[in-house]
Amino acid sequence: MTDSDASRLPPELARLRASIDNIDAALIHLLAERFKCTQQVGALKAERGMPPADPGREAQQIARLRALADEAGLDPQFAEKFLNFIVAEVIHHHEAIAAGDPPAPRTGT
Ligand SMILES: C=C(O[C@@H]1C=C(C(=O)O)C=C[C@H]1O)C(=O)O
Repeated sequence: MTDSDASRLPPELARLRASIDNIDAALIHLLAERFKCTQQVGALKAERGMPPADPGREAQQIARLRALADEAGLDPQFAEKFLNFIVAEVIHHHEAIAAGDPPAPRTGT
């Protein structure tokens, strides 16, 4: 059985899914903006010969986001895992930029 036919859904479930879709869209836009910033950071670091990763900065971010998550009712361990997942991708980009092989710029629509 599938419940993908929206017209058959209980209205409360349809309403909640509409909000989830809006939140997911916001997350994608926020991530796109974050990666635009981190690409510029990667270029600045490469120009100055700085290492791609900054573990001290990451430790500060983790502490801050764990506290924010706790206040917001989100599992701090999940917040840390989520940040680490994003930062690992950023560092991968920074390594590529430093090696002269940056990720292809994405123009958006
Ligand atoms: C963006 C930076 O580079 C790396 C990525 C980070 C991030 O995505 O927040 C944080 C620290 C660095 O390991 C930075 O140094 O600010």
